Amino acid sequence: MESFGTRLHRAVSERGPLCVGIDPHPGLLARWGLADDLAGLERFSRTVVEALGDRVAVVKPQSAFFERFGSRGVAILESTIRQLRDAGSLVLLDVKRGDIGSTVSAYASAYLDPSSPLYVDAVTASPYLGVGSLAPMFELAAEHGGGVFVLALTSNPEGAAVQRARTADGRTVAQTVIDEISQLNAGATPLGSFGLVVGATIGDTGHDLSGVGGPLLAPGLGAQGAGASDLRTVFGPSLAAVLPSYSREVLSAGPDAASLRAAADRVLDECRAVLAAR
Ligand SMILES: O=c1ccn([C@@H]2O[C@H](COP(=O)(O)O)[C@@H](O)[C@H]2O)c(=O)[nH]1
Repeated sequence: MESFGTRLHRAVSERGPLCVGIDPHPGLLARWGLADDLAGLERFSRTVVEALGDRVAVVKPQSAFFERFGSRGVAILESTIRQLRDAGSLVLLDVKRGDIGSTVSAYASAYLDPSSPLYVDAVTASPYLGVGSLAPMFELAAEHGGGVFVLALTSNPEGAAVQRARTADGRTVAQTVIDEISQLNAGATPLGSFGLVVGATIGDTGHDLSGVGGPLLAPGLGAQGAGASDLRTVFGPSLAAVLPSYSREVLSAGPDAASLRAAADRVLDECRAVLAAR
């Protein structure tokens, strides 16, 4: 299996730098005229897959919105993942897992082992039990061509208190995460398989992202207030590695498939204009 970094690089070259989230918020289900139940969840997810799965580079289901319906919601997540794969987009499951290493092994099996029903191309992971505790995910991802996006500087205002705290050597906690992920990507071409999550809302990061060598997922665009032009301020010389991510901004254009596609095309054009001008 080719590495995730190679597959992501190709998907972005062919389809453009865009990740769209599937976040079936109760309010969005209502706005789409759907009930806040399993049938509504299934219809919402299928509509997004049919509208965008064959044109967007990466689709990012938000696991929480499926988990809130229990096992039958997770079954819909499984079928959504299969449908996305069949449609040709890469699937990034936003599940933000993290634990002691022996438990991370089980999470790695759940999401990054091709024999698992929840197998995806990449997952999000939390490094706040120590980046080293995520090693089983990194190992299984490397073995099976998967990817891991590790939270570094998140889009929510509460994140800064933890992420910008100073460690004993004077670096911020986030910079230690950035540095460890950079090491994992060393020598990978055209792109490493280990990414970081850096919110588009945070302004000048004050952090050195230049050596990451992997993708930089940028949530916070649209509903959280950031616009494509903010990517320049946040990422500066690292813009080439940015994968802009939108959920509500695109999803609120539904349920009409043409309107969803138009919304995705619009934000992609806006991001391309910024990323191309780097
Ligand atoms: O720092 C982060 C990390 C992850 N997210 C997730 O992205 C989407 C954002 O949804 P919008 O509707 O575009 O605001 C959501 O699933 C978050 O859990 C993030 O926002 N910030």
